[in-house]
Amino acid sequence: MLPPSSLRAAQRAKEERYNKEKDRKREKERERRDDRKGSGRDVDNSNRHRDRDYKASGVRHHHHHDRSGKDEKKSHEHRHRRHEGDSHRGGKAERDRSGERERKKEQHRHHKKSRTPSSGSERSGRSPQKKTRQEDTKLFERVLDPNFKKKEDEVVEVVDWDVSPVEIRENVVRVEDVEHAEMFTPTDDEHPGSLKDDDVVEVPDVISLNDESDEGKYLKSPEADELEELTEAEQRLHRKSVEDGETRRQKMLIAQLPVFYPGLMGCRNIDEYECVNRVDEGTFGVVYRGKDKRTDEIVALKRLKMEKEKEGFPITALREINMLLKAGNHRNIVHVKEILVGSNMDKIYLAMEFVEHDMRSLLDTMSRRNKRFSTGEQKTLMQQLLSGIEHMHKLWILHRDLKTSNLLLSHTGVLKIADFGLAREYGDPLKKFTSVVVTLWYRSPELLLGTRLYSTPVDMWSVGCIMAEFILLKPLFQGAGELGQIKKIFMEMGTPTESIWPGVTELDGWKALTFEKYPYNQLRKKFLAGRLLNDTGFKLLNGLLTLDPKNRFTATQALDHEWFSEEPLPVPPEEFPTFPAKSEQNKAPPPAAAKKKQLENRMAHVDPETAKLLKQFEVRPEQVKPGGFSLKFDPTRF
Ligand SMILES: Nc1ncnc2c1ncn2[C@@H]1O[C@H](COP(=O)(O)OP(=O)(O)OP(=O)(O)O)[C@@H](O)[C@H]1O
Repeated sequence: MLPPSSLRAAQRAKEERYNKEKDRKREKERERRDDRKGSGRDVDNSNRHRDRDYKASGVRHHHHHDRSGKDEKKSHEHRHRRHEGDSHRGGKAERDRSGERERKKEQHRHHKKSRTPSSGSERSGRSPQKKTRQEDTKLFERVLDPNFKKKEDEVVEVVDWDVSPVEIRENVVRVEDVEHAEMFTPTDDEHPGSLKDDDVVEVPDVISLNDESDEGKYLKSPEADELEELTEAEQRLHRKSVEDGETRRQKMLIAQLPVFYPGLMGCRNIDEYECVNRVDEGTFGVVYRGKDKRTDEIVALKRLKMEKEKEGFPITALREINMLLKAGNHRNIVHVKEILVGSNMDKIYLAMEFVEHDMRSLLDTMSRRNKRFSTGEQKTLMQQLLSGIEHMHKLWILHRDLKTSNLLLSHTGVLKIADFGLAREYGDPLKKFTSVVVTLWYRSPELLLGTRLYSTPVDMWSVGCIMAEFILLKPLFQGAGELGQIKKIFMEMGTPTESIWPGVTELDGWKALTFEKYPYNQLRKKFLAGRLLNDTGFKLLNGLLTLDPKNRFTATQALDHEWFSEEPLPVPPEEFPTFPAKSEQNKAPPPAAAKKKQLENRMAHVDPETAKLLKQFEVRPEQVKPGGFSLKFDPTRF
């Protein structure tokens, strides 16, 4: 081991070599700049800044070669990117730590009122924070200033040279922007809670470049030599005022941003919501009632099931989001407010407008209390349902899971179609889809007979079933299993023939089975021989429950039906009675034993044939619902 004196000598020699190398590089740099074409006062000026920065940060100039302006810009960008990359690779953590140490030292020195000259490492220690500030500022500039692109280039230049906050402020922050920002000032009504007393900031006076007050003195951008002439304390004050001004300005900009800027901020985190209670759990997700912590707005939060998330984002979730976003801009379709990610980024939530009732629960309650919707109310419900469906079909969207538990009713009598978990876009010509869609009791005969080329009539059949349910308060065709279901339909509506439904004999299901010949249409009996539904209403119901899909009513035809224009007329939604909403009460998940029992009950509905089908389609028992089953797609199969 070398004696300490030799170690010190070696260290000194190393430092000298380092200093010489530094001088040599600085000299080379100066020569290069002198050689530079068109070098004038401005260039000298900027060189002076750069020299100073070099002194301060001791980094990066040695990468700089003589280039044309274009190449040089590329080189700037390249270095800028590389620098960012470094910070991601662990350099940042190190710099943060050194920055923290330096800040502590600085606080200590400040306390003792010492006049020690500022060190380069102090600046480089603050650099990551400074960059974050610049990036934030860029973000806000992008929001507030349509000419941002031009300024962005300036910012990149500045970042690259790691200059003092004074210059950064000059390039990034402009007083005019404050005026620009005012255009976004929300009123208290628009964003209750977004502007809190603590956040009220007064900015323009403080950051005015023309401010001649003592504080303003430190906000101006002194020349490099002027800055060097300032005492350490003055320099510190100068930096602090600039930073404070910047912080206040940032706060003001944040306060003036609209609550949510989806395009800029991406998905918010579920932590932004408080869970009020659990509403329900379906096949495709759990639904909670949540409160936006910023605005206190109540929403429905549906956590999408992410069973196959290891293989990427599940296609079922993607479809649901996609279809809802496409169709959701209609009064009778539930509106998706935003998409949220879970705390660990492993869950996806849909934040939707909260609608107080689901129709299935409501009909159950009414049935228990011996209540019914009046004919006028039935018409209003049907009009709203048809109007939402007409909108969807015009957008080439098939819902494929219409049923009363997927229809919501607001306190103000507005019906909303929900649950787009099975929705698909269809086209012309039709593509083949799976026939195993739509919860069994609402599934159309063509699907039950195995057609794979289907379209909007599958939804219209479900609408027919729903219309009957609005009147009867219970599902119309409650078959057990697919075979049981189709038999039930034929029993009520009559067994079709080629003349009633051309092409029926070509369907796989028809070929495979033999059906008893039931006489035509026994449906009327179910409606107490017309006491619950008059002839006109019956014509509409028959139009919707037409066996041949080609002859089934479309949503537009149904909306034009005379049932809606004859007395009693549809009642305005706001005149609907109000009901206590089940969804506002906490619905705990069923305990394990109860759940098992529930599953057993469900399986009891399933005949051997259906059980075989379930196996074939890889359906788990818990996906079997009362009233048949609804299937979760296996995206690899369809
Ligand atoms: N926007 C909403 N507001 C209030 N409650 C809602 C909302 N959306 C859904 N719900 C409640 O959650 C239940 C399940 O929601 P949804 O149908 O979307 O889930 P799902 O998993 O697709 O169910 P399933 O496939 O079994 O029909 C609904 O029946 C309703 O009670």
